Amino acid sequence: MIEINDLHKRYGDKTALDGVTFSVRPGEMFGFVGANGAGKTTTMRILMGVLTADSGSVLRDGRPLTFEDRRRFGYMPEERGLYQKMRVAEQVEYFGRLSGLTAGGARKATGDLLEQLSLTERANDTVDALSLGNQQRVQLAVALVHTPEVLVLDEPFSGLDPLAVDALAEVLAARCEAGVPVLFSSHQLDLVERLCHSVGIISAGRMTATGAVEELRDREGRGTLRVVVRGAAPGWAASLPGEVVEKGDEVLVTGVEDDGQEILHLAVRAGSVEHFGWQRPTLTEIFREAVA
Ligand SMILES: Nc1ncnc2c1ncn2[C@@H]1O[C@H](COP(=O)(O)OP(=O)(O)OP(=O)(O)O)[C@@H](O)[C@H]1O
Repeated sequence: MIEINDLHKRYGDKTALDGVTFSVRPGEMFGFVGANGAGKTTTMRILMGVLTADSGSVLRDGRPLTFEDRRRFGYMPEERGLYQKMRVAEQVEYFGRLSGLTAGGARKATGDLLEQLSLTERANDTVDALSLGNQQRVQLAVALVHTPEVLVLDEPFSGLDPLAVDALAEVLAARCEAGVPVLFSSHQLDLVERLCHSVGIISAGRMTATGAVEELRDREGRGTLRVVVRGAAPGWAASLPGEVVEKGDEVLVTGVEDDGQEILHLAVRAGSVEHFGWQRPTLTEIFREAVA
């Protein structure tokens, strides 16, 4: 288990982290989300030992991380770091060797990863001849080549087309199922909702919500009541309790405190009720609420 405890970090007068705490268990995929400048990269850099925190700690299974621990981690930094003139396969193998793989092991792992990330045909191209999305795939291969025990990825999905997103998601899910804790940051909340077991929302250097995606959705109460009434007089919903948004026959009501039966009665009286149901909040809605 990776535990991040009460991290504080200032850059001069600027407070970047103000008590960041969360943990990622083995086999857990953790989505780290927050607005630009919220503190995600700073937290991941401290986790990887690239930056030092002013206070707080990063533990693995209850003890402070060492250089050797981090060597067995897979890290994709925000500032991508590939040798532009080196060929793709050569490069991934090289990083594999740097992380301690044998020549044969690095070659085999590179071949497998290039295959999984649909890069086999580009194996002999230099990196600067690749599109940005393909460079990103190579960067991921570099982070994964030594079969890391922990994965820390700073916006691994940004700039990828939907097929590449799926390929990467599959690779990460397989590592996760093998027991690897996976932490990644992203602004693509639909993706985080789809892939992650849990999320941490950071806002101005503080965690404003952390937990399983489903738990966070439940915590928000019942969510939004969606009612569709055909043939109702316009404005029938104006006096309903809660906040009402009308779009044609569809009415969305938030802030309803009870089970909504009164609203159902009023809808039945107003016209022909085609739909009446609760919509749980999406991660995007939870995010907006958490950073408001
Ligand atoms: N080297 C630095 N010097 C001064 N301020 C910095 C430095 N690095 C980051 N900051 C500031 O610290 C805060 C947190 O930045 P950080 O890069 O961790 O955010 P982030 O959540 O990763 O943002 P983004 O989503 O835009 O990548 C921001 O206000 C940023 O401007």
